[in-house]
Amino acid sequence: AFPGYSPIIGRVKVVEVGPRDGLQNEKNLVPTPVKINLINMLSETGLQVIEATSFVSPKWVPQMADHTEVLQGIRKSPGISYPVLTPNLRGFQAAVAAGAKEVSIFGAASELFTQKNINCSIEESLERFEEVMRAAKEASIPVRGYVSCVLGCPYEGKISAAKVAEVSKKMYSMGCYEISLGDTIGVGTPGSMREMLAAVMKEVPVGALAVHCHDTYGQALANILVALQMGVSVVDASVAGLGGCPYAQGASGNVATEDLVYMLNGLGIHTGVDLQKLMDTGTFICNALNRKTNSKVSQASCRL
Ligand SMILES: CC(C)(COP(=O)([O-])OP(=O)([O-])OC[C@H]1O[C@@H](n2cnc3c(N)ncnc32)[C@H](O)[C@@H]1OP(=O)([O-])[O-])[C@@H](O)C(=O)NCCC(=O)NCCSC(=O)C[C@@](C)(O)CC(=O)[O-]
Repeated sequence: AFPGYSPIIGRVKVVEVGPRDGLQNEKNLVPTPVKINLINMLSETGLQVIEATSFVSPKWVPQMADHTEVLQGIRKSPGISYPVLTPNLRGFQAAVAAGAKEVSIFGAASELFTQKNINCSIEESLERFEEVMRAAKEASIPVRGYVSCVLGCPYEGKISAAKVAEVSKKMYSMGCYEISLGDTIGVGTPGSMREMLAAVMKEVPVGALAVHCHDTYGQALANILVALQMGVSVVDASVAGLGGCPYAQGASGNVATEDLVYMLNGLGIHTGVDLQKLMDTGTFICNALNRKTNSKVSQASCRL
């Protein structure tokens, strides 16, 4: 155990967001069979949650236009959840029709980012989410809530921890079972992560919080370590460190799942994820996209 390690974290749940967050920003359309293969390979690694796709407007994010084919084409393994993003009721209904058993709504603590990302104000977004929550409750579908820009915004700069806490509280009170706090542009540091989490934890129980760290400034693992020390036990990550948000230009990918699992293994924290299988999956998708992995662990293991 490392200093400050909270005994409540014997196990960390890794939420793999590569097939969605990882691919949504790819310029060239990734063939649907590649996406399906990626998810099927991830399903063999021991991950419990694999975010599969988004039921967003294909005009806004063309890369996710094949959401139905992807969700229906994958092999759904028992015990694994395959949540999908749903920005509004229309997305929710399409997702359920395609067989989704879990969805995520996505808001932000920044007014301008919300406008650019989902074309409405924070207040309007919360009204849309209420509609989704009502429908989800009726259908007994669990809903995860994202709050973006928790440590900075590409349009507004610094975001106050109080605003993050306020939006998180509203989404949690609506019935989201978990709130994933997104450092969308990866500008946070262990200092700002600690301050933000302390504010949010006054409003949302730590057991219902996840962190979602992009690695633009190379701070993701350090920020995650702080979150673990504060009792967070759910961490989002993207295989090969793929990703970014189309409405947050310049933001690099999420923390690589391989690097996260390597760190957690080193801390003696159980994830149930097979690192070698994860690295093989990273190699598969990097070959398919014709790009180098962002995972330091994979890079190092290729050199050794
Ligand atoms: C939210 C909307 C739809 C509003 O978009 P809008 O243009 O305001 O919506 P609208 O209601 O005026 O409809 C416009 C058109 O979109 C259609 N439409 C409307 N809804 C849907 C739907 N669900 N699925 C498919 N089509 C839809 C609708 O039918 C209409 O079609 P038209 O009549 O023009 O042919 C749009 O802004 C959108 O799709 N945004 C998605 C943006 C996105 O996916 N961003 C990336 C994910 S967030 C992220 O990456 C951050 C995160 C989660 O990873 C955490 C972090 O890192 O911080």
